[in-house]
Amino acid sequence: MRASLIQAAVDEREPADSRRRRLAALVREQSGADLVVLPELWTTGAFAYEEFGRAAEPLEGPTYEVMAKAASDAGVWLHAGSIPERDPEGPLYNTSLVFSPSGELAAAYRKIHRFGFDKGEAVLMGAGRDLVTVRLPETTLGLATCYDLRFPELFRALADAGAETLVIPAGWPERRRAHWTLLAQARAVENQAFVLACGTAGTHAGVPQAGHSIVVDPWGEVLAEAGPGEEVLTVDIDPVKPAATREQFPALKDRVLGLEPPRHRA
Ligand SMILES: NC(=O)CCC(=O)C(=O)O
Repeated sequence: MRASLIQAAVDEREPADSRRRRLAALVREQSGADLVVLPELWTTGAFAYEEFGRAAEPLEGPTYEVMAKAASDAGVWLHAGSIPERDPEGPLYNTSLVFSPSGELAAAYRKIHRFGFDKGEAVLMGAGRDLVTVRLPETTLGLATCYDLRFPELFRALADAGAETLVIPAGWPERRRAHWTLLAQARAVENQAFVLACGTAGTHAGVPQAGHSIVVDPWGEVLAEAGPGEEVLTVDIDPVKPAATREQFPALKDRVLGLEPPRHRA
């Protein structure tokens, strides 16, 4: 199974519409891949908080239209990264879109863990509540977004729901690049799953981005890693590997759940 991660440069000098066209053309160039992945909030930049309200779009808005067509033109499964979604009946959400090779919407995932503590995304956007998996012919995807990477219980729940390939679009900053690489490997090892983590390049809202998109196999080996700039990272993965790893080294079967809370002596 061939996966291509498009580590797009996101820079506020490029208008969103021209970035949409440019990235749709890059998606079309990946014809022959099985799965193409774009990063988080690439129309604005993940740290361009002031843009979220202005740039928010309905689920079936301009990004949806352009990317549904790009998926069907290329004949690929397309994880189109995430958009600032305007829900007519609720807050904004950081929502990922996945299209089938015929351009149908296969899944939408609203980011569960919002970044920023008491500012930024954490106050500007609502939190998703739903786990999302997507069945492809070769593998089952489990969806998560950027800051979600820090929350292992989400990934374990996705693995329990059948995910064997964890797909994580991100806008991760250079300042915490070491965490990105370490956490991507940890999520792969502990869940015995592939991790496809696609970040952005460039600087947006004054925050230099890490780039270094990464593909990790279920044994924790880094199969491919991008550099800091815009790049398409293409890798062939063997979709039977998660099941084989789980069978040969069945650590997931040794989980002990429902532990007693600590008893404190008076
Ligand atoms: N967009 C994000 O979720 C940023 C996450 C981040 O910077 C971190 O976890 O560190």
